[in-house]
Amino acid sequence: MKIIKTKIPDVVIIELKVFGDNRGYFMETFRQDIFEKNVRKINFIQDNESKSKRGVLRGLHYQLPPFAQSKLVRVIKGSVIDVAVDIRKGSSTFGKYVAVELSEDNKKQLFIPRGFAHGFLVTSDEAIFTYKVDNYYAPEYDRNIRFDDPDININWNFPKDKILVSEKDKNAPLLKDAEIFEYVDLYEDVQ
Ligand SMILES: Cc1cn([C@H]2C[C@H](O)[C@@H](COP(=O)(O)OP(=O)(O)O[C@H]3O[C@@H](C)C(=O)[C@@H](O)[C@H]3O)O2)c(=O)[nH]c1=O
Repeated sequence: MKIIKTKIPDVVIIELKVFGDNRGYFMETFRQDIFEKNVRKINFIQDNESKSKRGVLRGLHYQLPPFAQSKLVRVIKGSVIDVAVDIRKGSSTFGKYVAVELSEDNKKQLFIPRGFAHGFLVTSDEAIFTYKVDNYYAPEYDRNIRFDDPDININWNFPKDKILVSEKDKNAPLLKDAEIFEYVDLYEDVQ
């Protein structure tokens, strides 16, 4: 497992070690000890999976405290552009984003801390996306921000008229109007 820092220090890429042989391959996809030593103390409690067609964009999503979620995401089929946006008011990287291609071939994982909005766009015919989170789904704390917010200005590198989003995401507020995070310790409860 190799941990690679991005231009937003709290967001990291994890490259997995793949053991290939004549049967196929084996890889460890999460090790709490390595994660805690190299990234942060964490207690993942829910695993999620979604399947989407080419052009589907899910995002930008986040949950407010006390249900803010860290996410450890990867793609098991196909490819996506995955984006994490810093929405911690007062952060030196507020409004900035990291975009990474995650695919079944590169097997990269992205760690998105609490305090970030997250979204991904499917660039293959179909993609299966899987992730761990460290707080349960709490619909009343679930929030979204427009994927095409000009203040964030994400380069999705995909024709806009081919992007498919849910009704909810289509009607999401802009970052400037959204309810966001104070820049406090969002991990106070993690011992
Ligand atoms: C996220 C989630 C959804 N659901 C339900 C609610 C709804 O009926 C259905 C689909 O929900 P959504 O439209 O919110 O699913 P989706 O758009 O895939 O939402 C996800 O998007 C990515 C980008 C994230 O970062 C995730 O945290 C999550 O917000 O699944 C759960 O039961 N548990 C969950 O944890």
